[in-house]
Amino acid sequence: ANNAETISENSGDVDSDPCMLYIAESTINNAGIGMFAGVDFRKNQLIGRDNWGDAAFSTVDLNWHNSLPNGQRASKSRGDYHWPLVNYDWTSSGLGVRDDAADASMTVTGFGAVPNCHFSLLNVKEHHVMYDLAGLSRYDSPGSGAITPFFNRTSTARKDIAAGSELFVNYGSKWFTGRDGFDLVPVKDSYTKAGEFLDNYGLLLLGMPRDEKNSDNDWKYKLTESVLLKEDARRDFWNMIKSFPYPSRARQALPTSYKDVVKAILKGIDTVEVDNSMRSLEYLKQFGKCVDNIIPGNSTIPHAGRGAFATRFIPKGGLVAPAPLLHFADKSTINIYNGTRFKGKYVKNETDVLSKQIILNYMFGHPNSTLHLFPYSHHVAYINHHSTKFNAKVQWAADFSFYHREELFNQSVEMLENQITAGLMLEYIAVRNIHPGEEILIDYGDAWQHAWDKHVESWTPATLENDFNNLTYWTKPSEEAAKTRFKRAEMYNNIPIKTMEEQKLDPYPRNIEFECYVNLEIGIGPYFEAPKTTPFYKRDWVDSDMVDGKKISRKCNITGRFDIPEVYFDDINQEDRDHHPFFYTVELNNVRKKQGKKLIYENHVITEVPYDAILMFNTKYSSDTFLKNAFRHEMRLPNDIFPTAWMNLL
Ligand SMILES: C[S@@+](CC[C@H](N)C(=O)[O-])C[C@H]1O[C@@H](n2cnc3c(N)ncnc32)[C@H](O)[C@@H]1O
Repeated sequence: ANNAETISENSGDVDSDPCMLYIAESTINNAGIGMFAGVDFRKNQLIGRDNWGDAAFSTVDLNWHNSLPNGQRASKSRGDYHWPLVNYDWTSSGLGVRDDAADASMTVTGFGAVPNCHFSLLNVKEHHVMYDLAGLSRYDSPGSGAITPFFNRTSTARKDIAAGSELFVNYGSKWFTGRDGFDLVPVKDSYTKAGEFLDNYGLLLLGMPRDEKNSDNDWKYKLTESVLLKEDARRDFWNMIKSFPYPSRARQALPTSYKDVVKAILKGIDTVEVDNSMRSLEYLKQFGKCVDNIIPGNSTIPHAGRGAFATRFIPKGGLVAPAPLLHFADKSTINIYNGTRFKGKYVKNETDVLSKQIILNYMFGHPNSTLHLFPYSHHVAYINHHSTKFNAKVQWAADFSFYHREELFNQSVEMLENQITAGLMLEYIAVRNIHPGEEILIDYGDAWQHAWDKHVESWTPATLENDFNNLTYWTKPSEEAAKTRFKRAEMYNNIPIKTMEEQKLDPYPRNIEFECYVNLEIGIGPYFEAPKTTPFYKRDWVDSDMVDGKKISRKCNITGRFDIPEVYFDDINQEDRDHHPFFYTVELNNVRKKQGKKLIYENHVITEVPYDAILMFNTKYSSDTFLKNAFRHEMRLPNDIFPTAWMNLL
């Protein structure tokens, strides 16, 4: 290393290899932590390193597993039970995956959980997650089903982002309008209204006609002094508008200070907000925490799946990664219960716990407490265990008191349950010098090691006869797929899909289902009368119709496969053709449609269907995380840092 370089105390970065991402206090008031760019990012550039993105977790049938004692299904959004991730939920379809249970929701770490949302400043675009088992097969690995298969959710810049900018992702307006306590958060529409208001108000306050905004002429000199309010009257007037006692989202979108309102009138609200959402690199270095010291990769530890690796030299005692936490007071919320049929209903059997939600394996706990802590920042979820060769440990965060509230150490678990927002933070710290490329390992504790050893000893592989194969076996995402952004992993697989005819001789495992993106609307006129027999349509493929802005896929059968005809060579690039040189014919039978109040059915044959319009899925409840013998155990938070006030199981 260059001796002239200084290692910044708080972040581990060096001048020639600056930290790309920080967490620090958000520039939005009372919004807790935010994420900040440590370097410039160009539009469409990956935010972070050219590597796998964030890990994600599917949580299944939570409302059912937390049914009320009378058998009534509970609701997490209504608050029937306390689920700390309720404000961190993503829908599976938004992440490009299909629900693997009747009722599933997804949690995404890093960009899916840390950045705030600010509708006039959205600068980060998030992409789909990928599904891959990291080579842990149910036929030979005791680690199968013990790790989340959802990973590599990447994020790119929506526009050029300058170093120091706070990063904002889109939660969707519904996130704010559908929740109590967010009545004042401006949504997209609020900024349009606020902008219109400022156009009119600008004229009144500054005497400046709307269309001369942004002109180079100095507006001041266009005013006739006698027409205008005096400077301090203008200020008072603005303060009056801002303190008007009836809150609204649009008014909240207006700048706070008089100085900013003048700037907003002249240059637009966005400019004011962008300026106010920057922090200096000196500030970030001093008060922020670098989240770019680790990246995910395949673990060096057998059966562990993926792991986290150092991107740069981290000196002994230096920060590996910060880990803001969500606290789960009642660990029974993550139980997965068996059920029985009772009076036509499927009810949970309170005494028969089959398994736990997969997210348990990513939480910290303590044997004397029901409290569990889930670290939700970038890539810390990927950190694996070694009882002797660990090179890092966790400790409570230092110098982050605006977020990490040590007074919570004195609260009981019951009190913590009522603290809805996150407010605790751990740090992973190097216990020796760590070199670039080394896997980061911590000690999950004796209880974990013991449970794992017992699990390995008693684990038996699934057998082919009694079991289905696994989806990833059939879709084999290539090396290339892992590196490719914005495309499903399966796209780069060139195994031909078997037709129905071929499947008769050589069937797919019974847990595999096909869906197709096809358009069934184009080219069909309305029926004047519901047809007596099922109408049949045959046409060439057109990409899926959209429902609520999303492509929809429908169940389909693959009936034919043929080489991509030459006429398409201009549309499909050589590389994609080399990977998968086939087109398909698919059939959709008894597609249900509504005609007025009547239900009608249609049959469709679609030809020239490209490979990427065909999706292969595991049927619900058949992926590895549902295996009965999948390992579940929390990581242990060390005794010496676990507050005694939290020990409610002593
Ligand atoms: C916090 S996660 C670590 C990231 C995980 N390896 C992944 O791919 O997502 C904890 C889980 O990783 C696996 N794991 C971690 N350390 C391990 C080890 N030393 N041996 C086997 N499995 C390990 C276990 O499945 C454990 O429940």
